[in-house]
Amino acid sequence: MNYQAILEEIEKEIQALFSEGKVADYIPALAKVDPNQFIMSVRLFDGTSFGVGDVNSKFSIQSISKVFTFTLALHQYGRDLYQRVGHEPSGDPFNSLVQLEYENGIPRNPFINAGAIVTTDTLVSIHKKYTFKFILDFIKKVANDDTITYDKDIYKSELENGFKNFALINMIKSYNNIHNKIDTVINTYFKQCSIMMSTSQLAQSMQYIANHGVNPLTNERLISISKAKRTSSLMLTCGHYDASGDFAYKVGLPGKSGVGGGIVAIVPQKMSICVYSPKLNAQGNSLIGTKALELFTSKTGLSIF
Ligand SMILES: NC(=O)CC[C@H](N)C(=O)O
Repeated sequence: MNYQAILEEIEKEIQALFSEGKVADYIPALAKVDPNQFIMSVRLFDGTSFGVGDVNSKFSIQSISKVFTFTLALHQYGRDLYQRVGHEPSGDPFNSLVQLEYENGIPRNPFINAGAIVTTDTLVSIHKKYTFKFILDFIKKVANDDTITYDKDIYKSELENGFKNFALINMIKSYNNIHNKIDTVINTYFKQCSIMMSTSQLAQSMQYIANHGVNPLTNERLISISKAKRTSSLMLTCGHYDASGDFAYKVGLPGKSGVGGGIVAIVPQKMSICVYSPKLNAQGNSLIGTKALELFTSKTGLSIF
């Protein structure tokens, strides 16, 4: 299949959508990006990659980081992790507080903010003040790139404006489901969200999930087959918050979005994909990114269904 030609076709077809959607501005530093961008990368297991737009241009990965922290926590804790965070879709916005109260501080899944904050807390219990370094080192390894780092301005902006996240962590702490100091956990969470990566780096970093837990570049096993399956399943059912059903319906692939405008997706046992376009739909997922992935699976027939 001529993936490059398909990406170029998609790039033309999405142009009409540039007037739609809105860049995230509740984190002011995120609103500084050029809204009319479109970048897409596809990477096969033999390292061949295809792309349109500036595939090396970096953006804030935001909630895509939750895939990495979930991998690390699941690897450490196995199914005990589910005593602290569930694996059901929430059907609520990514930063919603409502379920937490009537579900006793146990977030529905690790891909909404509440669940990701608990996941990060489980890592802080083990790695203490080195937790962010531990997360970043893992990302560098799976992306095969030592230069990856976080953006201090975005981190500061989240710290100064992340009122919902502070509300979430305090609420969860009141149910004793945060075991470490609020500041340590929230600082780590905001830093992981502020990590900057390109579509090319993110596509590489998802290869281990697409390839049953083994990074095909190095042949290193990072998680078991079963845990790679669970990560993919959660990406399919929870990766786009209250639009997860819509994403599965339209795209038909496990995927994870971030409010920075990136979406990663995998075609199990075949390839990984990353798309970036910062204007978001009402549920906080890249509007053009979702459309581009829908076009990709329609044109290639490569969905999991
Ligand atoms: N959906 C997202 O990407 C949200 C992440 C963002 N850092 C927040 O906590 O609000």
